[in-house]
Amino acid sequence: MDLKVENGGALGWGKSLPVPSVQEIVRNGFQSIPERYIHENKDLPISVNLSDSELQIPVIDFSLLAKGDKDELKKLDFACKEWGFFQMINHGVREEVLHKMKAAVSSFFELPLEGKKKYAKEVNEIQGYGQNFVVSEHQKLDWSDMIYLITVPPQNRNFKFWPLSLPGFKEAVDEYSREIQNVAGELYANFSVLMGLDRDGLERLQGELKQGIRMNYYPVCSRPDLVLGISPHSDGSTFTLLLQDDDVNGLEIKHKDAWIPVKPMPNSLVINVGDATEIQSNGMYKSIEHRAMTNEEKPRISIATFVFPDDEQEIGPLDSMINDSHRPRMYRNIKYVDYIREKFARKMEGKAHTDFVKLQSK
Ligand SMILES: O=C(O)CCC(=O)C(=O)O
Ligand SMILES: [Fe+2]
Repeated sequence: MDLKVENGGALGWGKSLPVPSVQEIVRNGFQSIPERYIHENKDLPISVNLSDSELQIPVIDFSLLAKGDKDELKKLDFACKEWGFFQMINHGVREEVLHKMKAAVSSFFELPLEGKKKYAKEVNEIQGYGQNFVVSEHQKLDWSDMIYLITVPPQNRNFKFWPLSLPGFKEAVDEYSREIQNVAGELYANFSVLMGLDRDGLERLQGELKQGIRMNYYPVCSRPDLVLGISPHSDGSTFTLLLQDDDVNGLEIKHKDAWIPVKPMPNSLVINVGDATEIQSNGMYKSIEHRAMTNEEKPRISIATFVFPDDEQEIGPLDSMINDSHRPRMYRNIKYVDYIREKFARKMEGKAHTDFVKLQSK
């Protein structure tokens, strides 16, 4: 198979070219949006009425799932088949932990540039402050900065990239990471049942989920119509749990060929199916394209927790999800690290990443 990557050949696993901080560009002021950030072919934002409940992602009550409620499990199945995204309420992560996490991320981005640069990504590292997925000097850039940290298992943490001198940061991430992992574990068990296994089936097959947290900062933008906070992409995870500002919109998901804004619900988590689940479910559950928009008035913070299998695990459609007569195998098996390596060698671009493991293109 031809895995051609624009200028990416010279860049190895996790390599991303250094780019300026957008927060700094905004802080210094500018006459017009720099060329590299103007997305000419961006789909126009679709205007949908946010009060239209038809166009809101489903809401799942975690406390019911955790009690083994069959109707809620059916709702989860529907949400993941039809939308690939849902809001999770009553998830059990304490409000105080959510607030502390948001405050910690906010205080990191408030540091002066030199302070943040101490934790800068290195060229061949996916962790740290900067931006990932930049594989060419010509590639359009996103209107955001981020810091990515591996958090679980704890022995995989690389504290070189953690702002340990920032008061409360490590404690906030520790607590948040632990509580969110409990939510992820329960969801994993529910997905396991939905995919025809017992509650522990996925964990037995694939081991415990790993975790990484990507903290995104979207500065304000005087021309939100020209830029993208994050380009359309799907996540490489098993699933992603997103914590976002309660009062700033930004996330949009592709649903039936339209971009639908996801309105934040205070203290809930937005959860989406990742590529690994799409592959394992043999396409039953979709890892949906999503993007982030910016606005003129308020910077936005979002915190995306990715949970994913171990690098050495092979991922592929589960036997229980393949049926030769009506659901033939749609994806080949691939070692997870090879999948992610391929993903990081490309710019974020829609569904290109799952397409490359598809057996037949539709
Ligand atoms: O900021 C958002 O709403 C989306 C973030 C996201 O998609 C990501 O970090 O993968
Ligand atoms: Fe994402």
